[in-house]
Amino acid sequence: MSNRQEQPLLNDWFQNHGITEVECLVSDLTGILKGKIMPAGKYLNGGRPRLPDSIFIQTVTGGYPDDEDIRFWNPAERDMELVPDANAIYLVPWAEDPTAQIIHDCFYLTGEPVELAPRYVLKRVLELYAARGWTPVIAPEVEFYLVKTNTDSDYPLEPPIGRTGRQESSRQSFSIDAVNEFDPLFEEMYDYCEAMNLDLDTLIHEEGAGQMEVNFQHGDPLTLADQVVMFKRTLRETALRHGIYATFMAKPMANEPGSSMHIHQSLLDTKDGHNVFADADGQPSKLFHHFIGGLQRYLPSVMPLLAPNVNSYRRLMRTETSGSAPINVEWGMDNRTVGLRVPVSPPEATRVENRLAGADANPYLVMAASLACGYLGLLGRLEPRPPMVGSAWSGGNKLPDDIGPALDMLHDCQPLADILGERFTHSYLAVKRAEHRAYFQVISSWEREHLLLRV
Ligand SMILES: NC(=O)CC[C@H](N)C(=O)O
Repeated sequence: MSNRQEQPLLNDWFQNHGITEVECLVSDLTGILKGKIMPAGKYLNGGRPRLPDSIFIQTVTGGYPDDEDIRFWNPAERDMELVPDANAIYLVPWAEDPTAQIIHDCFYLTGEPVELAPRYVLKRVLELYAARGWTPVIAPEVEFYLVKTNTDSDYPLEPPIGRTGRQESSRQSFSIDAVNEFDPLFEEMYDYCEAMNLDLDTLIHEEGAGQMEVNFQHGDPLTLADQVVMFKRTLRETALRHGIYATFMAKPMANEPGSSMHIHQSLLDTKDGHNVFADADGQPSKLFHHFIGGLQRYLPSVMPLLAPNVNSYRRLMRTETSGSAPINVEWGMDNRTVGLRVPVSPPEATRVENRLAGADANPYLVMAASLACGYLGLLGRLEPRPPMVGSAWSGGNKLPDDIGPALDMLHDCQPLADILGERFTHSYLAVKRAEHRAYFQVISSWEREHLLLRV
């Protein structure tokens, strides 16, 4: 998996774009890009930056889990070398000097890949499919909110302006005028995305006030996970330039719907490229049903990757404002009340849309997790339950309703740890448990309001 042979490609690309600086990037557990900046000349001469592998065991609060095994694995933060993927090179469109941003894979100095890296976890899963002659195809959709900037830590978030509405009272779901009000921001976002070759398809105003959704063209999972990570960075950057925040929190406001990262999944025969989810007569195939059977059986156990934060589970709770966020892993034809929707499509586009992940999730891990569940279904020839017709809001097999029970379920699922990697799964659980403990130490205003003088 070393990418050394790609050096000539890098040389050409740098020359064509007159690159003087390089941002060497790696996605951490949350999907945020970490890295180092380097002069282009040094980089082209084979200079490879190093980072400590502790970037993969840091919690969102900046701490590290207190875990014996992790300390044993990381006696003094092992150094990793960053190796570029020539398919993951982008311009930094907002930089003054011509700058490249390149996504890297991480290797220890002994040459083994770093199992803790989310991009590596997805590569592992894709290799399992490749070994059986299958090529997964993914199309992600990402929702987000635009909100007024505000630096208070305990504040109500508000949509920035005008016709998008001010929460509940006057939402403008799907309004084209409300999107157009953000024209300067979206024009710039599209210009940036074009300069970076990100395959954006459509942009739509979603259900919430100031909530938008971007759809990507379908394609190879690794490329699309790279693109989603890049898109999030680009949008956050663009919004700040226009004086507002773009947030991918799963449920930023209690009285507005949450934000999701839906992924459409199909499976091609690597040799002839036909979609193995449909039979010759155009009907959904046995493999399609086994894939869904795997999603139904294993998705509840892999929820910490699809819903990685305490906040993620607030989106998946059925309330008056939860919109069409799913609460179960039932499946159905063109049914938006289930976790697994099968859109109406021609046979060659037969696919299942996994609607469980929040926009706050790491796209590498969402794709790895969902494809791992489907793979277990294909291997075990699992049969799905009958499809849901009509509303699934009050029924179906429940998902874990909080990060605590979700982590316990992942801990107890050995088949998933085997696929995602023992070391990755162990440290991911430790990081998430440490975050949960940190959250639990905060006494909320709700507690003071309802308990201070009443107990
Ligand atoms: N486009 C939609 O179906 C809305 C999805 C919803 N916002 C969710 O969180 O799942």
